[in-house]
Amino acid sequence: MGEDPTREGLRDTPARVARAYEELFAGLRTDPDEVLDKTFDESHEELVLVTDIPMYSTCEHHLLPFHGVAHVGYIPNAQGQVTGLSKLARLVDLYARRPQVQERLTSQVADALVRKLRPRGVIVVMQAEHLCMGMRGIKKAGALTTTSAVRGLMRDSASTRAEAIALIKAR
Ligand SMILES: Nc1nc2c(ncn2[C@@H]2O[C@H](COP(=O)(O)OP(=O)(O)OP(=O)(O)O)[C@@H](O)[C@H]2O)c(=O)[nH]1
Ligand SMILES: [Zn+2]
Repeated sequence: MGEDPTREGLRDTPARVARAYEELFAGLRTDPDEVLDKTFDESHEELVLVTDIPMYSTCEHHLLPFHGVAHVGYIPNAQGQVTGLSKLARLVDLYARRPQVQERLTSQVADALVRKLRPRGVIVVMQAEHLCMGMRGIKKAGALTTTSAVRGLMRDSASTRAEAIALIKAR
């Protein structure tokens, strides 16, 4: 950087950064399956969709933020096994608090839901701005990246997927 690391404003910065990283990467030390341990049977067998979950993550290449929103939906299994709505947001947070790429973050959320809820279908859509593309490098501030992960019925049935996407668009 060419800065003087002993000047007052920077002296405590290494410790501050260490504490900040502990928080930003806390998801590495949390078990995703525990988030979804509590489920209940509500006999609801149709779509549950939480949209616009604020999402802050860190790009593993540059350690710069990427941030935006996540939309997470699933179709419960025949027992109508559901989880608390907040758990979907907790799951996004947990995986976002790791060094990430957006594609992996999106799939990890979808796969955790498949593993724990055994749902008939899952859809996860994320839309984010990557600061490594905005404030440096190619400098395209405002460019948005959209990723999706679909599993089960959401992958196999075009009409089910179209319904979920229409609800995401209509929000
Ligand atoms: N696929 C994917 N790429 C990402 C993500 N976050 C950052 N990147 C990209 O990772 C790439 C790393 O490319 P490198 O060529 O190794 O690094 P760089 O020289 O700093 O690349 P530039 O950003 O093009 O200057 C860049 O193209 C970034 O835009 C992500 O979530 N998914
Ligand atoms: Zn990056």
